[in-house]
Amino acid sequence: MADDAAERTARYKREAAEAAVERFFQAGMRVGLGTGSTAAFVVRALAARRERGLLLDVLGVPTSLATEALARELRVPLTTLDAHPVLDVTIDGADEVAPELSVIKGGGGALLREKIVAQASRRVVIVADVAKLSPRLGTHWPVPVEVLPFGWRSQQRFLEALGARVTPRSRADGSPFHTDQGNLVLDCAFGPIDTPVSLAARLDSRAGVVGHGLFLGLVTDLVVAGPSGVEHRVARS
Ligand SMILES: O=C(CO)[C@H](O)[C@H](O)COP(=O)(O)O
Repeated sequence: MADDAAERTARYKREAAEAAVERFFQAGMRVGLGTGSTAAFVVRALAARRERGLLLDVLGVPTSLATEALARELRVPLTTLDAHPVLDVTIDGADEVAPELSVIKGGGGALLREKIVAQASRRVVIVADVAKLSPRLGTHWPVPVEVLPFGWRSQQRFLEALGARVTPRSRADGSPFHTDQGNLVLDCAFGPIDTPVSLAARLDSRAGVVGHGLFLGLVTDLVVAGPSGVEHRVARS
């Protein structure tokens, strides 16, 4: 039963990813490649197109070391933001998607590079299975906050004072999780967030906080898959 649900979720993720690659990746583009299981389907779909002789001149900027490794394994050509500071489009996953297409990201710990790449992109497409949809950010998912190891307990107190239940992220073996930059992640359960813009501003202004998973006003498109098929939604500008 649980396996069935997991298989269904994986199928929706794949369907959303494949539909987005077909719709948004075009010849000659410089594209951001997201992180996570849904974004991995994007890299696989791009590799599959290349095997058919399509999108051969598309160059990707990976948002994590894991995505870089997958792209290299599948022979997807990569570039850097330094070589291409403006990207045509990024396709990435998300943990929670609110109706106005604000999202929480960072379940895979790549939130900082994901935001840097998203902010460098003309178009930001989120691919998701239907279970990621939420009435309000924070309802189902904590906000990951990336902090410097230096003084991190002060950041924990700051985040608790903002109303969060804070869980330092750890690996399966119990050791602390470190991001690709060597930082820590504090998962901050706020519950449904009434004012995400002001919360993001508080987080942005705190020294020692180097990133957070609130992506507000960044996403242009959502491709979501579920039992009734694949749907494309556009953010209101
Ligand atoms: O933000 C992310 C990684 O930092 C992922 O996109 C997010 O966690 C969704 O992951 P998945 O596609 O595996 O459900």
